[in-house]
Amino acid sequence: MPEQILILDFGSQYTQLIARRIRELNVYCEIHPYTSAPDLTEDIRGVVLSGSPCSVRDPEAPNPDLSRYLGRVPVLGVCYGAQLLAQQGGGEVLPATIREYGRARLNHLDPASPLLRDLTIDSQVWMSHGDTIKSLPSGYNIIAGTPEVAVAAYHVQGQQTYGIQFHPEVTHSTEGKLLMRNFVLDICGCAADWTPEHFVDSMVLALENTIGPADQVILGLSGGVDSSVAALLLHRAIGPRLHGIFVNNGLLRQDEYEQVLHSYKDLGLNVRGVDASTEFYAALVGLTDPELKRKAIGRTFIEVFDREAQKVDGARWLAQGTIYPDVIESVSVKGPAVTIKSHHNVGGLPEKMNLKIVEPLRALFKDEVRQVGDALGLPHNILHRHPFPGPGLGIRILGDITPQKVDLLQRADAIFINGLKDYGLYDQVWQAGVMLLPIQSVGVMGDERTYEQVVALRAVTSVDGMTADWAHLPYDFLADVSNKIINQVRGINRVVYDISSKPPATIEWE
Ligand SMILES: Nc1ncnc2c1ncn2[C@@H]1O[C@H](COP(=O)(O)OP(=O)(O)OP(=O)(O)O)[C@@H](O)[C@H]1O
Ligand SMILES: O=c1[nH]c(=O)c2[nH+]cn([C@@H]3O[C@H](COP(=O)(O)O)[C@@H](O)[C@H]3O)c2[nH]1
Ligand SMILES: NC(=O)CC[C@H](N)C(=O)O
Ligand SMILES: [Mg+2]
Repeated sequence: MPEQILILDFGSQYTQLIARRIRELNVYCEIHPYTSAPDLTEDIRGVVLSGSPCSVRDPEAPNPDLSRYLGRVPVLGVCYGAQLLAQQGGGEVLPATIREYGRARLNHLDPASPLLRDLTIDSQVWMSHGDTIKSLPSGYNIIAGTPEVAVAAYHVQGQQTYGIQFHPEVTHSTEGKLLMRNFVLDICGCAADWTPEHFVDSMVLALENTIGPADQVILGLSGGVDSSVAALLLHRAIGPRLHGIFVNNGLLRQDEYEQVLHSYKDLGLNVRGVDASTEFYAALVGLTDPELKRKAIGRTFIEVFDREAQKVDGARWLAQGTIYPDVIESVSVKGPAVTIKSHHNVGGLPEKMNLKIVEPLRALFKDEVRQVGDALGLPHNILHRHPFPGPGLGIRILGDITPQKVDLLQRADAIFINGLKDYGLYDQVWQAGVMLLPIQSVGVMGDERTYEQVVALRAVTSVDGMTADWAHLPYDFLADVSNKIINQVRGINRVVYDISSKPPATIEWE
């Protein structure tokens, strides 16, 4: 067990950011909902209490017993966390006369406080609260204030317990990182040794110990970052006893099936390619509804995968590329997020096949997965590949799917993606692709009337795909791509560029 900081989540929109800030210090941390707060174990070096949309004045608000932590390990309450500690200790929390959202400046700082070491007077901090701590219990001493908020930070005498009203985890708190560093490294005494290399060594060891010496492991490979990194870790631990399966669903990009298989073989992975295109096309005949298409693709995927997996003798485990945001989403205070689009994965297989699940990336954020992939020698083209949806081109062909339409879209898509690479724009956009629209438009080519398909180019900037803006690509580039598509792809006579942000649009059109 690596040393870690425990984050108790009270439902703040910033809880994940607290984790990000701590991980950036090379310290491992975990988020747990306050409703299932774990007992103190030796590896827990400190606890952070998150903010919350609730008010501590509400009798229904989260109010867990924190005595198992207080005075035993350092505790940092952030916003709601600070208000909660103050109230539980007998202090008073009241609605603020003015609600405070946005920037504030610390005009009073206790220079002797280890939490505030090296912070500067007038430091900008980010506030987001409607309640305020009116009076502190005895033994709770103010260590920072702003012109509006007398109790911007406090320390509990005789303990390493702190409360802060502002949010050090957001980048707008300019010295927030420093404060987190003071807490995590100095006050909690963490070693800052949780690096990608460290992760690889300890995970490989853990996998060796978990997976029996004769056990075979199956892993669906998608060519994406997560499953590829999971494969490399498992390969280090168990070599050829890892059986990768890469399914061609007939909805991949042009030449992708061959290229990805080739990269995997170069990496020494034991991977089997399964071309099931015709099976997928058959399952999709006549389907036009996006969710029905997704379901048909998901179902066929499971059938194919199941069949192939049965061929592996002695299979005991199904490996998955689950990453930390997937885990948080399913256990968060707010519960599993509502389904906007049903994402396909290999879920549902384990019960059916009686396999145990192994998820080596469960604890990592996406950028950490990339760092681990880098440490394991994953080639740049996989490591920095744009995300690509599991149902692939199936949700980029609006309406029903035929092999002819796939071919048309693959050719237009290749021109766009290769263009982005040639112009040095590929790494500047988060995701890009082409949508084949279910309409025809009139054109004129060589004095002749055409009546052909329209495609829309989509390129977005984003951090995590949750929100996105359309990429402001240069006009010259767009002109070049448009020309090439119309001239080279027979059947397309019009190209448009999608300038919608998410929300309210989504990245994919279906
Ligand atoms: N063509 C495929 N062949 C085999 N397995 C696949 C394929 N596509 C997806 N999978 C499996 O289903 C999982 C979910 O796919 P999806 O693309 O939704 O995941 P992801 O989170 O984007 O992960 P990745 O980065 O590995 O693509 C993958 O991690 C992989 O195990
Ligand atoms: O594996 C997947 N199965 C799906 O059904 C699916 N739908 C959308 N996406 C990808 O998710 C991100 C956000 O997409 P949207 O803005 O369209 O919801 C983008 O990266 C999309 O490509 C999917 N991935
Ligand atoms: N960001 C927070 O934690 C806010 C706490 C509480 N809901 C308030 O408004 O004061
Ligand atoms: Mg993927």
